[in-house]
Amino acid sequence: MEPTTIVLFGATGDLAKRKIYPALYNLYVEGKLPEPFSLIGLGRRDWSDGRFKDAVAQSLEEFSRRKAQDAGKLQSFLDAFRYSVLDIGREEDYQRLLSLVEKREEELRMPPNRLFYLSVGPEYFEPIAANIQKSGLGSANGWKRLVIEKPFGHDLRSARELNKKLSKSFTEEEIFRIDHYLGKPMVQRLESLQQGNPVIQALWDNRYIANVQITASETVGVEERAGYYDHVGAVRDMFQNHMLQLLMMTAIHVPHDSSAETVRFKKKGIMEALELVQKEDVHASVVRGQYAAGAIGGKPVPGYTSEPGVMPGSQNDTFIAAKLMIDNNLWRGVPFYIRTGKRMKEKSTRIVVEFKEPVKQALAANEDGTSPNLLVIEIGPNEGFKLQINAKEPGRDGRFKPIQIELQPNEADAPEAYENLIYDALRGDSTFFAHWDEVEMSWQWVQPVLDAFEENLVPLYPYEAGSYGPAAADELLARDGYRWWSGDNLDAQSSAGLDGKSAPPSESNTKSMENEGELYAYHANH
Ligand SMILES: NC(=O)C1=CN([C@@H]2O[C@H](COP(=O)(O)OP(=O)(O)OC[C@H]3O[C@@H](n4cnc5c(N)ncnc54)[C@H](OP(=O)(O)O)[C@@H]3O)[C@@H](O)[C@H]2O)C=CC1
Ligand SMILES: O=C1O[C@H](COP(=O)(O)O)[C@@H](O)[C@H](O)[C@H]1O
Repeated sequence: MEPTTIVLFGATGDLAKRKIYPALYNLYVEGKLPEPFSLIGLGRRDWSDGRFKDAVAQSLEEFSRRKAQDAGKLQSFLDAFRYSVLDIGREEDYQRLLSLVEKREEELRMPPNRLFYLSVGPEYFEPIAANIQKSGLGSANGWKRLVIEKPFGHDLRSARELNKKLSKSFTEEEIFRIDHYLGKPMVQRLESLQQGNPVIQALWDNRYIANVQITASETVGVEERAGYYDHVGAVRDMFQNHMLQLLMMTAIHVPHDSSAETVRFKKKGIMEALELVQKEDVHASVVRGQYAAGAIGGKPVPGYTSEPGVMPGSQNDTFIAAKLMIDNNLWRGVPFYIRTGKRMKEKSTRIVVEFKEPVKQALAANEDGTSPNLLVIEIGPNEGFKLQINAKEPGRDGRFKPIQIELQPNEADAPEAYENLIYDALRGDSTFFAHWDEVEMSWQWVQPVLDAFEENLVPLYPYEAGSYGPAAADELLARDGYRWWSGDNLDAQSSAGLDGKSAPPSESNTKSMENEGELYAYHANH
């Protein structure tokens, strides 16, 4: 990896403290930072280098998965940090910044490779990019990269405008748009799941797959972010970016020698084939909801409109479910169901691939008891792959029952999304970043939905906090003969490991499974 200077705008902010410094430290400990590397933190606060280093050390104490126990290591990590006061709109501050960057490059004898990380509000992306160019910071004899946080635009028009402005100072190859879902270890493993397993690759199309379900449910509400969230809703906050990226990553077929360009090309192909919905038809394939009062983990919680900072009578969506169709030879006829929401029953990001059930028709009534074969990809907070198949056990009158096999268990101490993403940006690998084509086409799909919401062409259903969302979202699947797979009907604990041993289910789980009458605990030595 080439020696690099990271110029961090927003160095005094929340994201830097919670995600960026812990990620950098973990990379440092693992020997995955450039040697040498230098970081210049920026903000309006009048901090000294010492005050800045203390804040970084404090953030590691609070947020790093790896506590800084080795004082020597921490000190040498912090040696790379400097701070400069900068007001984004003040041109002279960029000249001071340039002098500091050059001075450090000289001290460390490093080439002027500069990674500008914009951990600031989106209204600042464009002026910063322009000032980097104007000041000469971006025209040194090394490479330059721009890492930007979400949100990338508020709608299709504003996203296009922003991109046009950024492209005056940075080429597409130099822009790294962060979507932290693409940094999640399980999302990064989706490729290798296909590449390493011809069995899965062979099944990955409309001949064998009945539907795909992508869920990101959260138990938290709007928290302290009403000022932002009440203007964006679940559709902009999660659906336009993270959820559509998960759809693309699931639907692409990646060859063995996949490069960033191949992945980008394949993802673009999926978005081009995604059937667009007219504003007037949105109500037929999209469900929007807003949480009402309820209970999370047994504790009562208020409804969305009673949350601090939310506009009285707000019609903002805190839940969205949608059915999307990909019109190409591989996926024609396979619905992709997506849902995401706040204040739902479980915190879980999960992809469930439901396979077709030809076996069902061939079974005599006394043999049935089958459930569809499922491939469950747990993205977070648990991680792993599970396969649900049907098996017969002695003593069940010849009936089948579904069992779940854990293919890859939760990995302790897995890197966090930001570690993966910062590492890739430092190496110049853009595979797991959102490229402009994808971002633009995501907004193109979402725009009629935004318009339909704006004009109230889609009902806003209340759902009880602590539930799986409004009943209308269940009906969306029921119309096609399917149902959502969730924590309630997927038993996380009834998995048999590759060694054939099984984890005994907890009593409560066994009970809920018996009640469900569908999924049973698997006892390998039964
Ligand atoms: N926090 C999070 O968990 C997440 C944040 N993001 C995105 O990351 C970005 C940053 O968010 P977050 O850290 O939460 O925001 P904060 O409000 O906590 O921090 C904003 C940062 O911007 C700096 N800043 C603001 N105005 C100026 C200015 N005029 N000149 C110079 N610096 C300025 C502030 O420095 P100072 O006050 O010293 O001037 C501060 O360091 C946003 O785009 C957000 O959407 C994305 C995902 C998650
Ligand atoms: O980008 C965002 O993501 C989080 C959820 O992320 P996760 O990694 O915990 O699944 C969400 O809470 C937030 O509203 C959104 O801005």
